[in-house]
Amino acid sequence: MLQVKNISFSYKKQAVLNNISFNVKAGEHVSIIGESGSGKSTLLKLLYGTYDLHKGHIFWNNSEILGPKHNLIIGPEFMKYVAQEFDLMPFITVAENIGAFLSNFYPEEKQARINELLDVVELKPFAKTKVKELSGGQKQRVALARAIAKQPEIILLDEPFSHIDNFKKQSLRRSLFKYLKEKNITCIVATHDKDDVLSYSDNMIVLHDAKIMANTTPQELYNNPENKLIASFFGEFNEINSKIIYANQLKPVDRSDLKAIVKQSYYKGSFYLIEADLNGENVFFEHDVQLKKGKTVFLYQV
Ligand SMILES: Nc1ncnc2c1ncn2[C@@H]1O[C@H](COP(=O)(O)OP(=O)(O)OP(=O)(O)O)[C@@H](O)[C@H]1O
Repeated sequence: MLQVKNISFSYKKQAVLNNISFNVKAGEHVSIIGESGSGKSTLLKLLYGTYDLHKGHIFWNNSEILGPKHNLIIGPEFMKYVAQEFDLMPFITVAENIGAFLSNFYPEEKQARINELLDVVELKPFAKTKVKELSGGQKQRVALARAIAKQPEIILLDEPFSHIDNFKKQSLRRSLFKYLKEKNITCIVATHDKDDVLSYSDNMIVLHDAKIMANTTPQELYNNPENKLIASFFGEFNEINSKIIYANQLKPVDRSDLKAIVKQSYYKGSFYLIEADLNGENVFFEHDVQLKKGKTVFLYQV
């Protein structure tokens, strides 16, 4: 189990994290979300022992994770961290990068393991390509494969799919998170993307104002968003009579107390997002067809 106990940290005067505590059980997947600058990357770096804590303690089972004052080499053996800037060896191949830290003692096993990892990150066709010739997204996939190569007990991922295109992202996400769950690898992901969270995380931690604003399941946070910051992570929403209502929960009906005038329709593939004026405020709802500007609609929360 990972135990984070009352940790505080700042780069300068202002606290980035102030007295934060949480636990993650072995094999659990946790997402860290929050606005840009809320301290997600800093938290991952502290979990990895990159900096010395100003206050508090971090434990993985019985080992305390300590910063550079106490360790010559940053990062414990049982933990891997994939940063936003991945640090690969450009002049050797993808397969060599992935296998760089694997033992050469059993060459056949090593090759089989490299092949398995190439499958997880869908890079088989690039096995023999030099890393310097890869795109940003391909490099990110090599970094992910290298991080899981020696099967860590816990992995920290900072925006793991940020460089990966939409064609690949969905299948890579499924493949990587499935692999980590199967191997019971604890996973902590800092992300801006709800698709990294909803289907894969056991818990979500929301960072705000140097504190943990929420720490619960994605279902609980989605169904009962306590505030606008949390709702905005999941998509377009409205605040009507002090209640948060997602755009997909609002439908036009024949008559209701919520009379709005259509301003704009945005094509979203399987639906249109309609922007309308409700008593001088913008309101958003989803609809299956485009609506004309100026049309009167009556809205109802489903
Ligand atoms: N090396 C550093 N030196 C000084 N300040 C830093 C350093 N790294 C981050 N900060 C500051 O600490 C705060 C938290 O940054 P951090 O990168 O942890 O946020 P984040 O939530 O990961 O942001 P993003 O979502 O944009 O990646 C920010 O105000 C940032 O400017």
